[in-house]
Amino acid sequence: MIRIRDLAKRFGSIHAVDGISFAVAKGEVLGFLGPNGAGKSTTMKMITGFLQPSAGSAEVCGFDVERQPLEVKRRIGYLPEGAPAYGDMTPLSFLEFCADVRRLSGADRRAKIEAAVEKTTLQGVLYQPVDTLSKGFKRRVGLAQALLHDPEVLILDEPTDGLDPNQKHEVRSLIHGMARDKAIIISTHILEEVDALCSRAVVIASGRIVADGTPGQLEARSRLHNAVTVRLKNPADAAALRAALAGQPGIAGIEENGAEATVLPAGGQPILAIVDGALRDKAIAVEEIKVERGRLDEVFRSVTAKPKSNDTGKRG
Ligand SMILES: Nc1ncnc2c1ncn2[C@@H]1O[C@H](COP(=O)(O)OP(=O)(O)OP(=O)(O)O)[C@@H](O)[C@H]1O
Repeated sequence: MIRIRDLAKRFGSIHAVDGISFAVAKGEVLGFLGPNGAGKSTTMKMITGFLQPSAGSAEVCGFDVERQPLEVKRRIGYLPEGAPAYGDMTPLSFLEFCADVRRLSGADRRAKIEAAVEKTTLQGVLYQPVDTLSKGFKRRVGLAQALLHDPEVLILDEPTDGLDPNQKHEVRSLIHGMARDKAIIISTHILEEVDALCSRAVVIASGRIVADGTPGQLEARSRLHNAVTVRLKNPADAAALRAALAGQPGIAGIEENGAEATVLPAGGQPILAIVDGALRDKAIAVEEIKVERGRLDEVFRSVTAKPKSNDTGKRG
């Protein structure tokens, strides 16, 4: 439903987006990740037709964003970053304005406004000027306008930014509930959101894709994937565990932190049996033992780390 090919955007000498390609199918929630300034918002603006690409193309439901902009806009809901609403309007008058722009009328118009209000829980603030709303409510007004026409494609730029933990949970449930019939891209800095919500994640840095996979595939790239963390009854036993594992094939090392020891695998291979064997062999008492899945934050840091030369990642 969304396909972008070699998409690029230059602002003067800045390569904000530097030739990226991916596709998002119906039923997928794509998490779009990257450090500040990586090019996420610029990419989303090009997919929604708000910015013209310097090169490459974007297609939504088979329509080209540059050549068939109206067909694309009919099928797309877009939540830009910040608070995208007119401050002196109330949420209701703003949604009515958006419904007019979308040429909704009659009973369908009323039903769609009601549904958007209900989904984003705006009932309590419908008649209050947007400028006077809290950041979380402003965000929900933006979300309501993106959902208003029940589009097939949703592009949401940091949809949970500024929301409290309960509201974050509500918005994630809302997105999750809509995911089956839509193609959704969300940009986020919150890695737990990727785990909670996304079927796939694309990570960009300096305008280029540096990782693309399911959350599980990305976690498998972590140096902690398949590591075994052991909480010892007696922290002094860490030395015996280290000695028992030293030089064993499959073991890359051991990191100690108080009563916890994390045994790292060589090449990401499962090592639970080796660690368990060593613990039994040395009769080391254990309070807890767990196999690590890997950590997205660590993978994110490693794939987006800037080279230590004076290359800033922006090429003129
Ligand atoms: N209109 C513009 N004119 C000049 N430079 C711009 C413009 N818009 C974005 N940029 C630059 O393009 C790069 C990418 O910005 P973009 O906002 O897409 O990043 P981002 O990944 O969305 O960042 P954040 O996570 O902080 O929102 C940055 O270096 C930014 O300063």
